Amino acid sequence: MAALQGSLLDLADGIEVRPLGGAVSRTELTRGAWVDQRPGWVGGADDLFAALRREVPWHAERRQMYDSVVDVPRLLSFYGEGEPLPHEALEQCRQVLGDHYAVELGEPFVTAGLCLYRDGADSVAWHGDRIGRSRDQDTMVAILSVGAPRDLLLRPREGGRSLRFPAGHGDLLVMGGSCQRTWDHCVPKTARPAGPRISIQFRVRGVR
Ligand SMILES: O=C(O)CCC(=O)C(=O)O
Ligand SMILES: [Fe+2]
Repeated sequence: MAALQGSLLDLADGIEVRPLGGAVSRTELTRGAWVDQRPGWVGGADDLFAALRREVPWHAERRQMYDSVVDVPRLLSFYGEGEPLPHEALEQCRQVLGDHYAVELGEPFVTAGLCLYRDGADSVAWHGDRIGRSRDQDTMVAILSVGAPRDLLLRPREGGRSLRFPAGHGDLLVMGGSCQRTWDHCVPKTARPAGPRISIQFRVRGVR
């Protein structure tokens, strides 16, 4: 009951998960990859940002880089299948995404990876989410951004120019089709003063 009470209070914060429906616009990329955008998907996102920043068990990760171990330049937290998400609004987001993409995706979004970019020096390098089935199958990765606006860049793996997709406060970006196999994405560092940004990535089972 305590958990339910908590979630009801959270919903009273003024956070609003708006419908997707006709508000989503798709950009077709090459090789059957695409990106959907729904700016302003979540209203009252200040409160969501504040709650996530405060309540998520953020941790740093270290990674082997050639012959040294370096800090990953962002903080992380991962919610696996069946684990309650850290905010009721995120459960709603996952539900709305699941309903909107049910036919095209054929399975629900189940996991949520959260990243906290503390400032413009935090980033994620070029990569595809290719751990698991996404290595050879089409899938979707749906990203909600809250906090400072940053850009998500995509570029074809076979070479070519990168495309810039703004990821603003409350915005939804969905990478779909062959995107994880045939394109890479990154969030570059920025020299412009940038406040903190939280990214929530919803994925299907067995994709990271
Ligand atoms: O910050 C983002 O929106 C992208 C994060 C990302 O690509 C990842 O964690 O795989
Ligand atoms: Fe990624």
